[in-house]
Amino acid sequence: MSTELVVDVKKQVQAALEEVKKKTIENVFFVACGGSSALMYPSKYVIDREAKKIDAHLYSSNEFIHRNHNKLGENSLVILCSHSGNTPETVESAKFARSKGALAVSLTNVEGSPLAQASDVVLKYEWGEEANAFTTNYSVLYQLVFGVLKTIENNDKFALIEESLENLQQVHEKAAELYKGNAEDFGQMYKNENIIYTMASGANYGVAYSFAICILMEMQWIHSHAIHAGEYFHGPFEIIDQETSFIILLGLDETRHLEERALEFSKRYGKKLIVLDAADFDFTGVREEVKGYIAPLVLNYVLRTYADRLAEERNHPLSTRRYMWKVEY
Ligand SMILES: O=P(O)(O)OC[C@H]1O[C@](O)(CO)[C@@H](O)[C@@H]1O
Repeated sequence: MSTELVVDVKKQVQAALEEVKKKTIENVFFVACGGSSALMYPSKYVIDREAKKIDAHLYSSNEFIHRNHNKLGENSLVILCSHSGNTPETVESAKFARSKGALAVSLTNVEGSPLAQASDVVLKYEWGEEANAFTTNYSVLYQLVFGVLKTIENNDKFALIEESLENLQQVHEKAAELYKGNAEDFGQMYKNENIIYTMASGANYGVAYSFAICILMEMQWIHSHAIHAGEYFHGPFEIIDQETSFIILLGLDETRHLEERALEFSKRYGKKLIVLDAADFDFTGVREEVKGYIAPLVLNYVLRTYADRLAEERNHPLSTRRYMWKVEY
């Protein structure tokens, strides 16, 4: 891993934390759209589990502006993300947050982008096959969030998460290798499927959400819906039969029981079940105390290989769009 980039990421995070120190932060708002929003779900889970005082909210950018949360103000930290730095709703959200006196910290892959310009602090993350996991979006966001918890509440997990994230790349690669055959089977067996649901809970729900809305619907034009494993029994389970496909994620956090319960029921009545279980992965280098938080990152990485195999088999590149970047919306 390039030491330069690691140092750079750490410096950027510290610079953001310096700004946080200058304020009295009482709440954190996570604001983004699509995949950049899904990225933030595990971080909200972290704050819900770890924070004693501050609370966390998560909104799609336009809703953030229009809802105009009563608690948004000078004591708010608004964390935004846009990969391109160009999504208008997210850029407007940064401006809106600052107009309310909040501190706007943005993550983006594009330096100097409109989002970067509209924010108080910018964290640039790396992206793509060459990038080490430590320098990518999920990792940078976790460093920021655990850093905020340490700064404001003296939470003691920052060093644990930092060390674990430094070892994340090897965990990713081993997990993808372990599930390589499954990813290939998925591509071949499900290439003609019209509907694929996804399901998870807790820290992993965002991964299921992102696979449903970004990979299946946006990038493959396959019908989907992300179902919360707890909600499964309150409507969606009526749909399960031998013909209906479900991707079911099993993480390692406190809500795993919900995912196991949903899987158990699905096995009784369904057949087309694609299960990714973080308990199968080798987490060497990841500290026990934060494994549940790291699991969604690894599940997300492995699922991306499933997306690649599916796109290949269907001859439908993940970059294909009908409307985005082509027409006004
Ligand atoms: O992260 P950005 O650049 O704001 O882009 C958001 C767009 O990218 C995606 O996350 C993935 O293509 C879309 O869901 C969304 O419209």
